[in-house]
Amino acid sequence: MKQTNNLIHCITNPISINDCANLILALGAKPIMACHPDEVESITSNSSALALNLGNFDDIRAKSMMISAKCAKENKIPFILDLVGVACSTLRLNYAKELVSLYCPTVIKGNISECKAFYGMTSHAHGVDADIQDEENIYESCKWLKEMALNLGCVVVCSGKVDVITDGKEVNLISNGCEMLSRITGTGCMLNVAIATFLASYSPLLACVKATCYYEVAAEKTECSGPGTFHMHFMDEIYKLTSFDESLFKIEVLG
Ligand SMILES: Nc1ncnc2c1ncn2[C@@H]1O[C@H](COP(=O)(O)OP(=O)(O)OP(=O)(O)O)[C@@H](O)[C@H]1O
Ligand SMILES: Cc1ncsc1CCO
Repeated sequence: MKQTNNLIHCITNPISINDCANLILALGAKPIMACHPDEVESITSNSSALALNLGNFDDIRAKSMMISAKCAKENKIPFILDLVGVACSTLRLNYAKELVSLYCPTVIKGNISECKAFYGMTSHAHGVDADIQDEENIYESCKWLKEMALNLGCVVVCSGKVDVITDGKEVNLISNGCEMLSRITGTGCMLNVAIATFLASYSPLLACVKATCYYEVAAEKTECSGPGTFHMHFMDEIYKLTSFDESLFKIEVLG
């Protein structure tokens, strides 16, 4: 990723919005976190990519995300939807299904509980994190995630200890990252905007794989003594990411 000045429009939750904006800046692009329904259409239409996120769902963002998704679709602007909370909220699940059926995003992303809930499978999460009961053999997940991507006609990113990324033809299993990523909130939201930033420069599957690998290698390189210092030093590693050797990427590709 080089300094691009690409504008990345994010409609995302207030819990991690500041981290998301800083992450985009550290990647060399420009964030805009606008969410008023009366301005998002013009902002999306002038952006290079759009990141949508259902976390801390509210009426304003529900309206804006629908407007921006329509605008992105009509203008062929790549966009990603993070399914935050669809496993614990019927409201969000129905909203996500409606948005996807009207304007299928370039990429749909969630943790294992969110992906299962979205695909109509039993899911046990009571909050925004994945529930341990929803974990399964990763190769089992690959089968239905691949089918989900093929049926929807988009790329699916299922995050976790091993991330599954598929366009319905090829499946990439990414085993980079570290446990500390699950000890601070919003690391999934930050990955969402990292992918959006890469979508502005690469084709969808490649953008997802590259963004995820670079993001997780940055996490591996982060020196810390706990979640507080991890949070701070992680952003510094993201800033250095152009110097990372791609031989550090741990990718298994399945047909
Ligand atoms: N145990 C782990 N080991 C390695 N990487 C992990 C682990 N748990 C999560 N990650 C990484 O953390 C990032 C966020 O994934 P996660 O599945 O926790 O997202 P999420 O549930 O949407 O997060 P949030 O809701 O907090 O934003 C991904 O890059 C993922 O690969
Ligand atoms: C904790 C939390 N609650 C709603 S969104 C969010 C950030 C992680 O998705």
